[in-house]
Amino acid sequence: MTAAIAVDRLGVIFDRFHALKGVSLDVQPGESFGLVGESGSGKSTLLRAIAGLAPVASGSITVNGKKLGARRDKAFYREVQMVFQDPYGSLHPRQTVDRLLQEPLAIHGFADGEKRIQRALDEVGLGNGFRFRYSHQLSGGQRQRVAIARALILEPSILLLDEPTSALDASVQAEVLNLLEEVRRRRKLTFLMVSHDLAIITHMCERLMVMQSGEAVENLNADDLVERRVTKDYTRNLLRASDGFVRA
Ligand SMILES: Nc1ncnc2c1ncn2[C@@H]1O[C@H](COP(=O)(O)OP(=O)(O)OP(=O)(O)O)[C@@H](O)[C@H]1O
Repeated sequence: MTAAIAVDRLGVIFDRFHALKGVSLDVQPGESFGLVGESGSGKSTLLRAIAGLAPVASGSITVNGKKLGARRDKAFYREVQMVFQDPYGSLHPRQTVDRLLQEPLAIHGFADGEKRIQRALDEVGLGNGFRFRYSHQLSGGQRQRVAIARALILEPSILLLDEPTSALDASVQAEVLNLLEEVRRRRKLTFLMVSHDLAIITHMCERLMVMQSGEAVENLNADDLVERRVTKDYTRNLLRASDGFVRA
């Protein structure tokens, strides 16, 4: 089976700082895959590189069988969409929900925009009443629903989720995670998800990779983490730091 995402010995350098040092990863179509590791370990950089937002110094990234070169076509940007932690940051304050959803459709020249907007808003549980609101007129959870609708509107096959619920309080977090899981099943999406919360990763993902200082430390099944079948001290320490939160 062709991997949805295949990353081979990827290196990313900012200035002279090696943010990723030969990271490899395979995510299968329809799989939900987690990335964990302490702050600064390179999780967001890996997502951003896959989305074409970080400079690739060495190695390769292949998405749905297509190797990404320096020039990425519009079809690539449709296939891979990103949802960020902070919906304030990712939604333009002077645009209504309608404009935020129209924008990617206009860029990609879709004529059936109305149908897509209705579907995306329905799917994230926001009625038409929200359509002409600005982001400051929405709650944090509603803003993240809009960000998810915007990611879905081009009908991607892959969502890159960078701490998608960590700016939300606990009850809203659960709602948004359930929504993401429903959307993944319905649309048969592939997820690559970063979270510092191991309970969220074990709940949402089948497999995960542990990262430290720009390198992959350990690849695990979610069950291995729950059962504490880990081999690296670094992973053991991460588990210890989140003790009580990983469901047994
Ligand atoms: N655009 C950039 N320019 C320079 N350095 C960067 C840039 N983006 C990231 N870095 C550095 O790369 C390293 C990895 O950052 P990254 O954001 O990938 O870590 P992370 O594991 O996602 O951390 P966190 O959990 O805090 O979000 C950090 O040391 C960061 O300072």
